[in-house]
Amino acid sequence: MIGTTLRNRWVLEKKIGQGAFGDIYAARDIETKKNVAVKMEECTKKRESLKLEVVVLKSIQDSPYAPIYISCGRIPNYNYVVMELLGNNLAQLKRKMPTGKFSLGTTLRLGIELISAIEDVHEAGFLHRDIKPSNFALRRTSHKGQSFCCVIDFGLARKYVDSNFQIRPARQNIGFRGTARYASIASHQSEELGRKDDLWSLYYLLIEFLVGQLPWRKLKEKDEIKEMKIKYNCPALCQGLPPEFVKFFEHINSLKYEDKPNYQYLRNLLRETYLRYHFDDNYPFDWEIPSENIQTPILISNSTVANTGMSSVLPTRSPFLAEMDLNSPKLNREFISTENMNSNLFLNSAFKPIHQNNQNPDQNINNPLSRSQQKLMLAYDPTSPRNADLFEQQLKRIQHQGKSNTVNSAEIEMDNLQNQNANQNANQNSVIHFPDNQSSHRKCCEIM
Ligand SMILES: Nc1ncnc2c1ncn2[C@@H]1O[C@H](COP(=O)(O)OP(=O)(O)OP(=O)(O)O)[C@@H](O)[C@H]1O
Repeated sequence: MIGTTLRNRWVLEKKIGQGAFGDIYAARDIETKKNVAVKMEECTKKRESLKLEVVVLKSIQDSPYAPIYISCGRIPNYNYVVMELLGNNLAQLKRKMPTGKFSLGTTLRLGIELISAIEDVHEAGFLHRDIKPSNFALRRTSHKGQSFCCVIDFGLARKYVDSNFQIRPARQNIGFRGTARYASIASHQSEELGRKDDLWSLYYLLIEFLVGQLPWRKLKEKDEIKEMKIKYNCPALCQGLPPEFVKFFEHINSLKYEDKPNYQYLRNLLRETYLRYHFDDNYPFDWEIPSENIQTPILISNSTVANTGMSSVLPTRSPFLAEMDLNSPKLNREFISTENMNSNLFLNSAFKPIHQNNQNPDQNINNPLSRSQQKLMLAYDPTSPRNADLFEQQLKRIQHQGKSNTVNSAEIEMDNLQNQNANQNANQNSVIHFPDNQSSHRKCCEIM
């Protein structure tokens, strides 16, 4: 297909995606000289889903979350639709993360957007029925009024309202619809899917973003996946996550086929969590962090501690404190990550120490730290992976702000910590106790 010109206008240049129902190409619009995406579908396929896709795509064009529809047509054996060319999908972005997951801040920001995207599809009278990370893609450039990401792939969509916008009656035994990993339990049970079921898929997606994987990731059989979903739904699936995830679960679990979800309530839950952790609107997405600042994780176990330059490790009940000599060649100076699930010791961070040089920011990275600055202290409560995430967020904030060369509140908070806790206690080589509340967990790292 590469090289084919559609309607003397769109030249297929490169295959960029493949799905069950068709291939997606990057193409050149000869008329506008712009790049576009073309989704092709063989007409011989039993199911011609592209026509449905076009209908849905056209009907959500008012939404900021819709890829721009350009045209559609037919050539011998193929139907095609031409639309805005998007960037990476969220599954690709997640795979690129060194930790294989997104941070809490990124997950929450995404979640708020994705709820709105799903709501817009529902408002147009359609269910998506295949909500999953690869069905959301980032815009390459977003203009005013557009969102940064789009919902795609309406091949399994269904109109759930009639011409009077009344909910169509539920059918019996309609069979499985969707993708097994993200499908709702109702879909596994062959029930008619409603608006709630797209949000069930979103719930699984968000947990996967945050934790890295879902418990049923390795299972192939749909029935086994269903059993595991029933077993793990909540609270097991939400363990260690902010309590709002339980509330999210409770809301979608209370909905029946015909019920309209309270999208605003769900957005508020995520927003409240976002604010509670003091993330602000300028907080970078994980993929916006300069890649040179994110290194491949190294596993530091207790046995390697001794020769990696961790000069003292004080495994305490809670928190964990480690002091590391940044000069150690084995420590890689730029990245420290410990993930010791067995002992529940979980320190996970990606950062480059920043020696702020406000006069000449370019020297920030290379400027050698003085001996007294070569100690780095990290501490947080290891009993909760959530704290590890928060910790990671803080360090990322430092990276980001160091890069943009602004005074940052994280450093001020760290100074506070230094005054309050770390100096007194760490220097005496004793255990640091943080009161068990969120704000103290946020103030738990220090760079000297
Ligand atoms: N407009 C677009 N711009 C850039 N990439 C796109 C676009 N549309 C789709 N893609 C890429 O192609 C992949 C497959 O597209 P899509 O999901 O629409 O196809 P599908 O045949 O319905 O797939 P599936 O079998 O996963 O349901 C997407 O995950 C995305 O990465």
